[in-house]
Amino acid sequence: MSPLLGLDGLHLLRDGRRVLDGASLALHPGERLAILGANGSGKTTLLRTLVGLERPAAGRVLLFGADCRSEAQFRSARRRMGFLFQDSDDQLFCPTVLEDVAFGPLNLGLSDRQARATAMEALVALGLALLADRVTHRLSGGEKRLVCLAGLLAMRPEVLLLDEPTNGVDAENGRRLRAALAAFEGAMILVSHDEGLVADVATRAMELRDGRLAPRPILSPSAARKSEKNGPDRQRDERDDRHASEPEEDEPAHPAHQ
Ligand SMILES: Nc1ncnc2c1ncn2[C@@H]1O[C@H](COP(=O)(O)OP(=O)(O)OP(=O)(O)O)[C@@H](O)[C@H]1O
Repeated sequence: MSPLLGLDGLHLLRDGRRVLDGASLALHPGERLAILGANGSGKTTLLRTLVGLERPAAGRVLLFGADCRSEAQFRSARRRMGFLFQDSDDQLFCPTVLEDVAFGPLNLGLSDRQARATAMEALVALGLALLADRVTHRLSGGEKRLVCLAGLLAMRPEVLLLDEPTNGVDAENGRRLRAALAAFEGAMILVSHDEGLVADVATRAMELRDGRLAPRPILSPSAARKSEKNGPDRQRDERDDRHASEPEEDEPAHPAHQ
């Protein structure tokens, strides 16, 4: 099966430092790929490169079968992807929640009425109907995260790219977010330090280290909960205990339909 999205041998320099140094991945239909890695390892940069917000020095970005190089190519592929930014304030810009969530559907050509109905549906699905008339910039950090996700889901993307979706989200909103991700039928790339979320949602995981991606095991939900209580060293031990054998090396992106 051809991958939906692929990165093939990406190199990207920042201030002379190699942030990406041959990173490759392939995301297939239905997959939920988690990307983990230390702070500053380049996870956000990788997602931004996938949507054309960063241009690599070398390597290829393959989106829905097209080798994307020009802004026009990225723009048309972006309509099929929902990118949750790490900072919600970069994403929210309309005065009220309903207007913000309706903005994407309006942009896709729906009438004002249809767009508002679609937005309300997305808010209801996330348990956020009561926020519809609230002023976006006065929401809490966790509420903003969920509203941003509602805005993406309202556009019915084929792929979600999520950058730290549970940052600042409390337990109740975390449950809503997990339920929404579980109900999402498309593929996703999930960048997260949240082992519990990765255990609940991901079907496969990779670690970004030294600019490259390598396969990495996923903890069982119970081991993830235990590890979160015990810190990173214990997490490493739990991983090693649970997975005697490592998964296969990820295949490089296939340059489909060129
Ligand atoms: N706009 C920028 N200008 C210069 N350097 C940047 C910029 N954005 C990120 N960087 C640097 O690029 C490197 C990769 O950053 P990136 O945000 O992709 O890492 P990350 O893995 O997402 O980190 P975190 O887990 O902390 O979110 C870091 O060294 C960071 O300081």
